[in-house]
Amino acid sequence: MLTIHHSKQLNKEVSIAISGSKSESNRLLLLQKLYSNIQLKNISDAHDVQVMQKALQSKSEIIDIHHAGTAMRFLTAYFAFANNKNLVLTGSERMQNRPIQILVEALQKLGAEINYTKKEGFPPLQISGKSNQEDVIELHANISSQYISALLLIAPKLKNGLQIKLQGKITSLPYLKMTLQLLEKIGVEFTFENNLIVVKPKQQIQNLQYTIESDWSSASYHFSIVALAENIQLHLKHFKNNSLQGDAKLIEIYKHFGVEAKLDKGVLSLQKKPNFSLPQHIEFNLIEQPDLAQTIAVTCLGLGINCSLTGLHTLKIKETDRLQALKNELEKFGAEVKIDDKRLLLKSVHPIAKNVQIKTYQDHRMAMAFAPLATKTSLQIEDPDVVEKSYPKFWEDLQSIGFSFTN
Ligand SMILES: O=C(O)C1=C[C@@H](OP(=O)(O)O)[C@@H](O)[C@H](O)C1
Ligand SMILES: C=C(OP(=O)(O)O)C(=O)O
Repeated sequence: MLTIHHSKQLNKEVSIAISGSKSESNRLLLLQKLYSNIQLKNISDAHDVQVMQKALQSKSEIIDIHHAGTAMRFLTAYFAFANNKNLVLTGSERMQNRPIQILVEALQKLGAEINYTKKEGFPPLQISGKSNQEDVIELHANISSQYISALLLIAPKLKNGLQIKLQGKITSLPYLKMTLQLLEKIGVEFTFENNLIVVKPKQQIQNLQYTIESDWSSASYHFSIVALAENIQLHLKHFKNNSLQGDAKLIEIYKHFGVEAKLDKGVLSLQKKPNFSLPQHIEFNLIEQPDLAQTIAVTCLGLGINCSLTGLHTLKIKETDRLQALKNELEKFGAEVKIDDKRLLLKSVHPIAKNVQIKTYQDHRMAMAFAPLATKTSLQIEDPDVVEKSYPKFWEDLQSIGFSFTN
């Protein structure tokens, strides 16, 4: 349990180096395994990326990827067509309840040999590496974009490349585009028109040195701090114009909360506009930025703004049922929250309750999203180590901003 004290006096100006994007890192590590002549800088220090790195080097017959959903999906595709590999890919109890059938069926259609060792449709998976027999598949795109990215990443190494017909509304589209943009950077040719993606095969690539941009989802907690604090300026290092990360939309979103963001020479500077008048109610469709839902809901609570967040149908199959977890914890502060399977309606309250104890449900984003409320009141976070999944230095960075804690 970590108590974060009510931190009224934060440092006025602080520079922070968040490490590389978890999503970019996991994609590029897989591409590096497939092509070897890729050199990476600013790789994420997230636990989810460390497990990906370890798994790609592992000679073991059982690989445990813990809570890392992206790694689970990408590695399933990788091992399916890694010849002579025979292994079980497993994960935490939660991972064993995060669906993977859509991806497994697509891989089986291509010729993979994958069996469920426990529950049909969920990890653990018994995978026997094979060569692919087919190269055309259809796939439901509205559950997780990670299934599509997993297939796209291995596509150029398949005999004839891959043709994917996407069915339904594509969810988390920027992550799919990120995958395609990274394939483009290594010289893979593809087309993406009318829900049909065609990737050409490519056996070798030219040497590539690539610096991974810092993680925008991690940056979201700093946007929230700036929105909630009295008067503070944060400088976040190693960000890029023309980001590949959909969560760069934060710049637009947080304008509504009076946060001004400037990106100059790789440094993202955040500051609050003086005398900004806040809206009473705000609406966002987060179908393209699912990982920002928790941050935004808590910012709204802290600012006393009512909000309606939509496009959230994927939240219940992430690290926890994030819609239910948000409702449970936001209501502890006195707010009223309504949820259905894709929406959250928050009726804020002022002042918010003191000394609330936040449950984290083994979800890093629950801990990090609620922490900025310490600008308003003291609160307690259960199991603070969950942040390791994506942002191990989170508490250290908060300390450098001036937050104080008791264990
Ligand atoms: O491809 C990726 O790197 C990710 C895709 C998103 O998942 P879904 O496509 O399942 O929404 C996102 O929530 C996750 O944190 C990372
Ligand atoms: C959903 C997330 O990760 P993953 O799906 O990779 O476990 C996340 O980081 O918020």
